[in-house]
Amino acid sequence: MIKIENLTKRFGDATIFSGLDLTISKGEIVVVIGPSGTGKSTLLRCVNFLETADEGHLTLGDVSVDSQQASKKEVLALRRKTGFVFQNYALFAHLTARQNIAEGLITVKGWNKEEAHHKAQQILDDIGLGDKGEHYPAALSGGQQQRVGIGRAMALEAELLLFDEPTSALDPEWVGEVLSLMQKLATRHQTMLVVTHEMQFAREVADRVIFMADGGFVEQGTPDQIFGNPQDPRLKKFLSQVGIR
Ligand SMILES: Nc1ncnc2c1ncn2[C@@H]1O[C@H](COP(=O)(O)OP(=O)(O)OP(=O)(O)O)[C@@H](O)[C@H]1O
Repeated sequence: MIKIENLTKRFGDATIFSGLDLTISKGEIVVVIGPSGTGKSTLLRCVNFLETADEGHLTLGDVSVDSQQASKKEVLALRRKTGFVFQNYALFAHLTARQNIAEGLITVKGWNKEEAHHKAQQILDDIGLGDKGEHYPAALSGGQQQRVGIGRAMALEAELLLFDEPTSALDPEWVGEVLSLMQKLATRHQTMLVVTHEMQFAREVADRVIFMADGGFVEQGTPDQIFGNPQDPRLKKFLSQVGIR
């Protein structure tokens, strides 16, 4: 179980969000939608301490930390339980696809190189890139690079996968393959917190959709509730802007 309590983040004088509470059950797929600049990416970044929240408490399994008081050891323990998939893939350009996936197992989990590469090859097979292990990122398409980015997060077998707009940097032709892989993870009951502008994904794959705006969670519910029967005028406006209602 993942529990986020009273999460608040400011940049200088600007409060990006405040008092966010979110509990995610094991295997649940939560998708956060909302207008640009409302702090969706910042929320994910605060959950695995790429940013430090100004207030808040995070519980992930047996790790429970205050944002402001977390020790380095606690932050590392929490990171081991969260895999992060970045918008721009964030692969190491000087490492092959297999090395990119193996790297986290070596540095985060302390595996030896042989074990890590064996596991990385299994992951490559699983994500349909079994023959691309020796390729450097520059020799892979955007969709393949992002699948490696997801494979890297999968390798850690984290309790929670965080996806920060995983398809927004992709050419449209590659979006489908990345969403299919995410869908596959969802069918395996991988717990996921996803920020995306892909409304179809939210509609078809999410267990719960959260609409974030004006520094808070304005409305949340099943995809049917959020897309079929929105209540808040800001959500209605947003849906019409993205062409849904
Ligand atoms: N490191 C930073 N320093 C100062 N301001 C920041 C920083 N990172 C983000 N912001 C600001 O915080 C706000 C929220 O940004 P964030 O990227 O989290 O929004 P978002 O909802 O994910 O937007 P989008 O959908 O466009 O990606 C924005 O106004 C952004 O400019």
